[in-house]
Formats: sequence, structure tokens, C-alpha cells
Amino acid sequence: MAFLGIDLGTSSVKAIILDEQGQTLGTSKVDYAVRSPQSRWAESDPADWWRATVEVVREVRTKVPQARIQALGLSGQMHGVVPTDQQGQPVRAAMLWADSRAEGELYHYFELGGDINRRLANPLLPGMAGPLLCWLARHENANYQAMRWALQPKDWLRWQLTGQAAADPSDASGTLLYDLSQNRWDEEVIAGLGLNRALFPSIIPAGAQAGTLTQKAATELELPAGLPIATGAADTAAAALGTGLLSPGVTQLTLGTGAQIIQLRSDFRPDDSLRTHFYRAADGSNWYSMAAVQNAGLVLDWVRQTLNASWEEMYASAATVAPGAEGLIFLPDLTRERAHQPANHHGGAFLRLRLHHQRAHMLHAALEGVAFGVRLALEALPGAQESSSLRLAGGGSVHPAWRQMLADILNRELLLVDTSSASARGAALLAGIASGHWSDARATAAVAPGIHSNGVPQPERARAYQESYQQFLKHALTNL
Ligand SMILES: Nc1ncnc2c1ncn2[C@@H]1O[C@H](COP(=O)(O)OP(=O)(O)O)[C@@H](O)[C@H]1O
Ligand SMILES: O=C(CO)[C@@H](O)[C@H](O)COP(=O)(O)O
Repeated sequence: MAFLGIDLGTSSVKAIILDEQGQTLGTSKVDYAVRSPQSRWAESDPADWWRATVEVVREVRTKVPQARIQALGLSGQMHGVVPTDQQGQPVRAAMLWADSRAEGELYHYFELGGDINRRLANPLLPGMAGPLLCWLARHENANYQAMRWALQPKDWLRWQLTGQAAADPSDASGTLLYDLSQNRWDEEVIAGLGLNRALFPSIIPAGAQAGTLTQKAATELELPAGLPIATGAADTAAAALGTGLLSPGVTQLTLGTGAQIIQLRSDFRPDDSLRTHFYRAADGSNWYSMAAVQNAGLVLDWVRQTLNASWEEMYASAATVAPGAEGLIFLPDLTRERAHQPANHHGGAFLRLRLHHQRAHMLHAALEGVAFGVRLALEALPGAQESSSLRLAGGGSVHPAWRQMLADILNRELLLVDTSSASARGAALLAGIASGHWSDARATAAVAPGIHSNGVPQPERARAYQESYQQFLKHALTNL
């Protein structure tokens, strides 16, 4: 018996097959593009997601031909929206979390008044489904009218698998259209924004069965028709489940296209300052607090490609160039940063560039800038300062020199979780829960992956980075 998990990330789709003891039998990954056709836009073509999903599922199955898949579960990048027609086709490209075109739509929220801050329990940001849909209604009304469903990315993917629309609490709570205090779509906010309530599907638990695989999808994916499909969860929620983060008190950093620092919460306690996020967990009973960094892997990839460097060259520069990059500072704000970091309207920049600087300094400075951004987020997350160690996961945490730089800059021991794709693993566990193999999320603790120390701060380097961080802050927190 085996379970298939699919994580529809921002840069790639990952597939994992777990056996009934939660052991990884096989993994695969297929990349796709995030496009920025206009300044401040971030989009992907859902047709690319589907092609990549077909490829990744066939590939992972070829690696483990003997595995008998019992159920399939999903996880996916959060916040964005796929405007979808009656037939499940996107009416335009998906608008993603890194998009800030809807900045001008936030005033609709300011006008709502009442206790929306308590109900939405999150900062108002333009890359969330609510503001993005307001933008669509105003600027592309024909597309807005052509839409039957406003779906989160993994919910769009599930529609392709099952032909049915559904949402789950962990993803819905990241849309700015969800009442976290009552656990339901926020009817008042949806009506107040003038959005059509019928666009939002029923919310069902992440670990419930949300349908079965259609014949059409089964033929493409080379899987059996009728396979049970679990609802699935938002990627950060799925990553918490996948790494066995099932109780409060632990802080976890996931480095992917974005970076997220999370702590599980058993009580309803949003950040009163609204600088950080508060969402439903995948387990159906808890919440989690999160400080998210937009400008993480997305920006490293941009720098790497622009300077025509390999990943090895980029990460190696963490060790080969001294802390501080000989005075070079990189501000990573290529997209609008989240609410914990105000005054970032200048965009990204290399500062204090001099003749003696070489390409390796630029690569190193980019790593430093992103790591400093993660440190700012860590400092903003209520309760995270007390933790002397951080659990680490995500596809952007693979290189030892980069991990050492993170340990030095965050001044914390890093504990590497032994899984190559935490979110996909969480998705596969949800498949196991939906099919009754595990009774609930808590039961999956018995199969949690191992964790080992992988980066202890080196005092001298940590001190040097502390000085560079102070220089970075002078520029990062002021408009140039
Ligand atoms: N070949 C590679 N080697 C090392 N790091 C990589 C490589 N490819 C991508 N990355 C890093 O991993 C990030 C993507 O992490 P991942 O967890 O796979 O992403 P997501 O879930 O956001 O799609 C990239 O933005 C980049 O920082
Ligand atoms: O934006 C958030 C959380 O607020 C992320 O959870 C996104 O969903 C992106 O995740 P990755 O694709 O980087 O894994």
C-alpha cells in the first residue's frame, strides 16, 4: 500500500510516494516558470502546472513501479488565485502571491470597517486572492464575468483530477476572504468587496476525501480511475504535517521560492500588530503563526540567472567570500515584502558597489541580503525569539555552505529535517488520512522524519554578520 503526494509549488511541482510506514519510496520534481509580464505582476500558466504534474507523476511511478497507490493528496503554493471557468479551464493566467498589482485595491478593505481585522486575523496584502479578485473585477471584467470558480492553485489542480470544486481551511484562511474566528468564508467581507459569493467552493477538511480520479485524468497520469483524492492543504500547513511539527513550541523555517517561519498554536492567537500571519493548520484543530519572506529563493534564482551563475557557484560564495562581501550590500526587495517589513518601496538594489568587487561578491551579497530578510522575519514573529534552534526544510536549504551562513546570520542552530520535500510529504500523509490508513494528523507523528543538527553558529562569523546586518538595516528600513 502506498500514498502519492503532489506539491504544486511556485517554482516546481514535486511528487513523493510514501509506503504505509511513511518511508519515502520515490520522489520527482519538474520545474515551471513564474512570469512577470508587467511590473509588479507575478503569474504562472496553469497549463504548465498540468503538463508538469503529468510528467512528475509518470516519472515518480517509473521510479517505484511496484508501489500500489491507494490515494493521492495535494499541497500547493498559497494566496494566489486561478480564475476558472465552468469546464475547469483557467480564463487567464494564475495570479500568484508575489504579485502586487492589487495594491490599489486594498482601500476596499479599509472601507469595510467593523471587526474585520479580528476575523481576517492577517495583514492586508495585495498578493492575496481577495485583493487580486477585486483587481480582476475592475481591470479585466470580461475575465471576471467568465469565471465560475475562484480557486487556490492546489484546488485548481484537484479540479483537473476530480472535476469538482472544493477548498480547504488552511488555504482558504490565506485568501483575506476567510473568517478565522468562525472557520468559514467571510460572507460580510465577500459581499462588502462586491465579489460574487458563488465563486467560492465548499470548504472541506484537508484530510477528507474530496473526490476520485476521473477517467480522463487517470489516462493522462497513468493512474487508476476512481483513485481517492484527499482535499489537501496549503504548502506551509502541509510542510508542518510532513515534518512532524504537530505541537506548539518548535520554530520551523522552510526555504523555497518564498521562505516561511512558522510555529504551531493550539489557541486562537493572531498577531495583534498584524505584522505576521495566522492561519489554520492542516490537522483540522490547530492554527499556526507565520512570518513569511517573499524575497527568498525567487530572488536568489533571479540573481543567479542574471549573473549567469550555477547554483553551486552561488551557494559556494557563502563560504569563499568573507562576511560583509567587502562592503557590498544587497537589498532583496524585488517584490513587495510582507507586512513585517515596512518602507520597502524602492525595490531591490546592490549598494556600495566598487571596482574591487567581483561576481562572487555579488553572489555572496545576494545570499546575505536574503538571509538578513529571513532574520528580520524571525525577529518579527511573536514567540520565535526565544528559540535557540530552528528546524529547517524546503528545496532552498540543500547546500551546506548556505546553511552555515544561515546559522551564523540567524545565530541559531539549524536542525535539518530528513525529507527532500516536506510539503509533498504532508500531502501524501493527508492521502493516507483520507483513506483511513492513519486515523488523523496526530497519528502520523509515529512516522515523522528524523531531524539532525546541521549548522551551529560560529561565534566569529556570527559577530561579523551582526555588523553587516546593522548596515543592511540602515538601508532596508528606509526609502532610498
Ligand atoms: N538545483 C538547485 N540546487 C539548489 N537550490 C535550488 C536548485 N533549484 C532551486 N533551488 C532553490 O530552491 C528554491 C525552490 O525551492 P522549492 O522548495 O523546490 O520550491 P517551491 O516549493 O517554492 O516550488 C529556489 O527558489 C532556489 O532558491
Ligand atoms: O506565500 C507563502 C506563505 O505566505 C508561501 O507558502 C507560498 O505558498 C509559496 O511557497 P513556496 O512555493 O515558496 O513553497
